[in-house]
Amino acid sequence: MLELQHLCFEVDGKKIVNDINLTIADDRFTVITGPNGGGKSTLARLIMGIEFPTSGKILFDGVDITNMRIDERAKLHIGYAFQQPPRFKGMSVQRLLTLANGHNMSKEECCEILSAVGLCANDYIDRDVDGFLSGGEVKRIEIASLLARDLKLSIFDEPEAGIDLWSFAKLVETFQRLQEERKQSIILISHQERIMQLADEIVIIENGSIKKKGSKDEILPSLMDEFDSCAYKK
Ligand SMILES: Nc1ncnc2c1ncn2[C@@H]1O[C@H](COP(=O)(O)OP(=O)(O)OP(=O)(O)O)[C@@H](O)[C@H]1O
Repeated sequence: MLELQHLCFEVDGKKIVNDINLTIADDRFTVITGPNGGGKSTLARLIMGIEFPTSGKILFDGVDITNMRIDERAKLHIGYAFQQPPRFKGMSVQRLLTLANGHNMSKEECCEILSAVGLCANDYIDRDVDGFLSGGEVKRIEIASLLARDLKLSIFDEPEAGIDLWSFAKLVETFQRLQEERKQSIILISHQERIMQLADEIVIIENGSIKKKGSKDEILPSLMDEFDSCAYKK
């Protein structure tokens, strides 16, 4: 279980994350959404230990991880797929997946994971994760590297960003499978209705705070009405 208690992150007096209280029970699929610049990615970075809160606490399975380093959190089986993934010149896709998995991964195993993100393994397995991969390709390889790990909590930051329609459909299938298997908790930051449809809980973050949270049935209809009225105003 993940517990965020009065979590705050401030830079130069600006409250980017402001008193967030949130509990994510085991094996739940939580979608975080909200306007651009609302603080979603910052919250994900705080959970992963890329940034540290100004105040408040983060507990994971009852352990206070607030001041733990990113590598220590990774050992607790917490993983994060960046909104804008890093590239690794000189490292092949197969090597990256093997490092993520912790064991030597066969071509067949890599193939299964790559196809879950809509990539044909034969075309990618020997390629480097470098600047020659397109944005959508590197994004899907980043997601595959999380799928290759044995995680208790996976955080995906806008997995749909830069992904074509066909690959997005494949990703939705993969997230649906993860949701149905319920082997781990998933936090997915997304603006996509199809992804929100998979959620056990939707959390809307605006101006650094939780504006609303609840089940998909409680949140989604009013969210869609808001989208419709914004579109109408345009
Ligand atoms: N370390 C930092 N220093 C200064 N400003 C920051 C820092 N981290 C985040 N911000 C600012 O905080 C705000 C929230 O950023 P964040 O990336 O968390 O938003 P978001 O909700 O994920 O947005 P989007 O939907 O556009 O991805 C932005 O205005 C961003 O520029």
